[in-house]
Amino acid sequence: MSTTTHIAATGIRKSYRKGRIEVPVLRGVDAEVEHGELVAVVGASGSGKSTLLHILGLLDAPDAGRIEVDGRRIDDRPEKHRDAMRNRLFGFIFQFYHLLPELTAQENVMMPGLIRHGLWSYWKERARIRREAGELLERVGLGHRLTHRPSELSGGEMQRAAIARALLGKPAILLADEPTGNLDAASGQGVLELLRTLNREEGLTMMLVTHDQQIAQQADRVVRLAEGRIEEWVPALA
Ligand SMILES: Nc1ncnc2c1ncn2[C@@H]1O[C@H](COP(=O)(O)OP(=O)(O)OP(=O)(O)O)[C@@H](O)[C@H]1O
Repeated sequence: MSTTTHIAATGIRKSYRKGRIEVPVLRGVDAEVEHGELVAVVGASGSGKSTLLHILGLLDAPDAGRIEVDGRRIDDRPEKHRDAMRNRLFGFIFQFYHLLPELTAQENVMMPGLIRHGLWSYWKERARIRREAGELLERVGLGHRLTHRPSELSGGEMQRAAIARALLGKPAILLADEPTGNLDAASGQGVLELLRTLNREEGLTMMLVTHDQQIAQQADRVVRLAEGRIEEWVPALA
């Protein structure tokens, strides 16, 4: 994995407009993730967990505050740079997998290669990218499902394929929004164990949003969002 060590959000503020009313969601949030850490973000529905994750991953811009990676501010770069940094630094995992239904598992995992490289160099690199995608699917336990389409996979398998996709190109940080939220308890625990193994064995840095206390208890550190601010603690099980 990349040698990036530390991501920090400082003084993050974000409001959304509902008609004429401005609704503050984040009211000055400081959050950081150390290299190799697994941090869980919890909080009531609507407390701003996804908003914070999206801001950290440069998918959304804060109204105020800054995002730094290894002490260097990244949120104020021109859009093109931000896009390139997002694609290089972050792997994203979503609750509903967001796999393309017409592509096989392996082709889905190759997709970030197309986004990162652009069509021309993707075309030149595609044999290497295909190999990497196959290895990653093997790594998440789907070596026997390379040519299956999403409709031919279980929920847990789809999320494993989405994890493999997030790992393509060795991102520095994995950002996961309710990665177990659409799965039954056993498949959810299986996905969490896979993430934990990647975190422990490969030092992959991770921040994951979850509703599930059982999942949050297994993180190194928990960040709770309430009323636009955060509190933090280390769970007993970590
Ligand atoms: N694009 C948007 N436009 C307007 N309001 C939004 C937008 N995105 C989020 N919000 C509002 O911001 C608040 C926080 O949303 P967010 O999705 O970050 O919460 P959450 O804690 O992840 O919720 P959940 O656990 O239900 O997914 C909510 O009240 C939501 O309605």
